[in-house]
Amino acid sequence: MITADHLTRRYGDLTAVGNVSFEAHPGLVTGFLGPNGAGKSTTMRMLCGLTPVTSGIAHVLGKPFRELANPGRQVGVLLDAAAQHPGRTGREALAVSAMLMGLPRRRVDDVIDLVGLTPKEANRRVKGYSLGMRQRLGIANALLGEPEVLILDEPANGLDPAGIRWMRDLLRDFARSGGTVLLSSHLLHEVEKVADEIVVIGHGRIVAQGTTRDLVSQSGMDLEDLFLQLTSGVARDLPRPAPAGPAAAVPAGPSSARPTRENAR
Ligand SMILES: Nc1ncnc2c1ncn2[C@@H]1O[C@H](COP(=O)(O)OP(=O)(O)OP(=O)(O)O)[C@@H](O)[C@H]1O
Repeated sequence: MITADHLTRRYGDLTAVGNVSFEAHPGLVTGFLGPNGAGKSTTMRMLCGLTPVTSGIAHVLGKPFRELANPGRQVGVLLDAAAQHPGRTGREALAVSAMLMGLPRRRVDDVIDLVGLTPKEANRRVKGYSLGMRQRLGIANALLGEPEVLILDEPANGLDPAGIRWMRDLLRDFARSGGTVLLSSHLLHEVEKVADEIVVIGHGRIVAQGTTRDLVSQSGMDLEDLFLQLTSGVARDLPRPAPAGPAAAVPAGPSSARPTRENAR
């Protein structure tokens, strides 16, 4: 379970994230959608305790991330696949993480196999990896500690179609076995295929949330049209879906969808 409770992050006059509240539940994949600069990464970094909040509270498994006893064993995080030690091999990077988490070395081989890196690729230095290989390594690192929760920022970036399908199956299986997945993306069709629930952020504010099915059926639009309307700040006549499921489908109300002076950039 992940809870964002009125999260706000300001940088000077800029409200990167304003009053953002949502939940991601066990057994579900929650897609976190928004255009460039909407505040997805900042929100995810606040959830993981990497960016201090200006106000609000973020809980993962009922606690602030930094208070988790062994975070790597509880929460798998992939925030920036490009930011991995270039001089280590993939296998070495995973071995260091495994050691820090107190995991047996064989778990490294397990996750290398799981994410589809060949032994030869795993023994190459990360600086020679493609973005897709870095994503697979990042996912391997996130899965290493057999966590209950996954927080993944744009994990499908750089993956080829087979890789995207692999990722979708992996996330679905993870959720089906009771895990919680929060997945940010701007690959709308991909999110529509994998996410049970969707939270849409625009200009640092939540502009819609609910089950994927309800958001699409109640708006009468496909996800792409809905997304563009919500995040362009011109959503005026959208229906207000009734609460459904654990995360109520909220308005994406006209005023919340419009940039305010506080959050306009
Ligand atoms: N450290 C920082 N200092 C100042 N502004 C920042 C900082 N980090 C993020 N921002 C600003 O906050 C806003 C939200 O950025 P964020 O990276 O969270 O968006 P995003 O939705 O993840 O975008 P993208 O899809 O392009 O990665 C942007 O305007 C960004 O420039």
